[in-house]
Amino acid sequence: MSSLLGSVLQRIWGTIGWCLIGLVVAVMAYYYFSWRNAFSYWKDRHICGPKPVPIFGNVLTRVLRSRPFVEMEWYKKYGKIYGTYILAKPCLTVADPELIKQILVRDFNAFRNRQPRSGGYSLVIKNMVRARDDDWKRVRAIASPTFSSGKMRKMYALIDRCCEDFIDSLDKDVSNGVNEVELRRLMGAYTMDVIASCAFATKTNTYADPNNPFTTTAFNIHKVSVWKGMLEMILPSVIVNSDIYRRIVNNGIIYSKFFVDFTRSLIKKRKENHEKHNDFLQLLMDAERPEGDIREASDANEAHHVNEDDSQCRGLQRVLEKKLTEDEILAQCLLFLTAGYVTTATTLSHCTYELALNPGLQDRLYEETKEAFNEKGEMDYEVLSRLPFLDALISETLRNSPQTLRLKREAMEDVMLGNTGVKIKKGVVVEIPLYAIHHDPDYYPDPFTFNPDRFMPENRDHIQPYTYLPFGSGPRNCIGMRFALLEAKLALANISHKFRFSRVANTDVPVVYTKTLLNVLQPKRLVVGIHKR
Ligand code: HEM
Repeated sequence: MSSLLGSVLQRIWGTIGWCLIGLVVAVMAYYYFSWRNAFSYWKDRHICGPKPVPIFGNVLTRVLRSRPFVEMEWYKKYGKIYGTYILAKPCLTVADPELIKQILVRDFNAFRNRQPRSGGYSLVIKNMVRARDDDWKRVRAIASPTFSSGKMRKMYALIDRCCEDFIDSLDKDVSNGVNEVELRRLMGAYTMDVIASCAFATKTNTYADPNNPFTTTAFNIHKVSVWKGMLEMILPSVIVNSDIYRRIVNNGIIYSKFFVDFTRSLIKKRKENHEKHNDFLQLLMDAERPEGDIREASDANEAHHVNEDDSQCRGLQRVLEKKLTEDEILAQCLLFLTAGYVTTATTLSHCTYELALNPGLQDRLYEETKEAFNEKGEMDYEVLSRLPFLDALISETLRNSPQTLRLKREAMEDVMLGNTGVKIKKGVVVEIPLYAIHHDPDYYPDPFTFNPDRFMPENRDHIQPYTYLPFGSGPRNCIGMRFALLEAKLALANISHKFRFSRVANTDVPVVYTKTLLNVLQPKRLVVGIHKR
């Protein structure tokens, strides 16, 4: 009897086992054939590009090899138009300046959104980088005056105070024998203090107090796990955006929540006590876009960094609703913290690294800024934003080491790409490989040599439009550009006034970059020597 039962169970198990194996094979075959079909997308359109691998497309290459190297290799091998795949999604790389103008400016409406992304804290879909269509238009139109040169002038004193604290702390350290610094940590402390003061009216003094909870939490937001990020790309958005997934995987969400709760309590306190502060949060709380032009005359000083002219503002016309919800305000404040801190810190670090390798450039900077400080050791906002060598130095840093490697847009309708005969179908993601463009010898002779003279006023006109894109271009360019430039210029002027930097045994030449899923240039470390002048 028991042996009969045993053989029946064995047979049932055998059948279930075979069914399971069959199911697995069928699923694999389904994915194999659907990927094979998906991966013939560019071949069918006679567009070349790197060979994709099942499941990942061309994503793995970007994670497993040094990103700047991959960017240059693809650009040299496949030219100015080539196709790649993000998982199975076709993605067109476009590097020709005229076509870039078409995508970012002329046909902006057809390319008004970035590619949709899943995952992260639920509020982030309301932030300006991720917002789409009319939601983006409204948020951007309301937030734009927050970053005008008039508002920057009002924030100048606040940033100057952070700079003073930073230089004082550094001065103490160098007097006590510190003679070597890791620049990203050093500059990160300054930019954290600036963004905390300007976005949240909160003084962190991060350099002197690195364990303050605001600072440690903000540092943690940026520690994104590559594998969690990859999972978010592969899994369907219904799973990734579910509360259960967020709770289990928690890719930095508790850290974002810390700032959201913090900002919510600030808003409550300000409303209850009728308090007013001079920070981004207040500007967003009060924001109502004034009628007419959203630009001011002195905004033109920095316009060359984004190929800007009046056409850029057209994308924001006819915005009727002029208020933000509380969730939208929270999402923008969190974004300013994340978008504004590492980007500027890394730019400052790359620039100081180049100064350490080029003592002659340090002398030129010192001579220029020396004249610009008044007898109290202060520098006026207008004077600072007009110093030609300082501007050229930062421009060359942003060319040579741009923070963002590629600009991204999603086609919202079918578009013919110039007269190339290439039709970009609705839903295809278009990428502009700005790192590679910035290192094309046709636009920048001897592109890997750091040479600020390329951007001096007498030479700047030789730069072909849409080949210098560190802040993007068009109506969706970097809204924080003027803020970032002000913060960086102020720090460089002050730091070069007091200190000299030099190459030491721990200085990596050339810079070693981390392998990352993120679309950014991330040096492993930037160590230089430091001495008082
Ligand atoms: C050196 C520092 C910075 C660099 C190199 C930089 C670079 C960029 C780039 C390349 C883009 C994409 C532009 C495009 O797609 O055309 C961008 C977008 C953006 N940046 Fe920055 N950024 C910097 C600093 C900042 C700061 C300080 C803030 C805010 C406080 C900020 C806020 C933003 C926002 C909100 C967007 C999205 C704009 C939109 O979609 O309308 N950035 N940035």
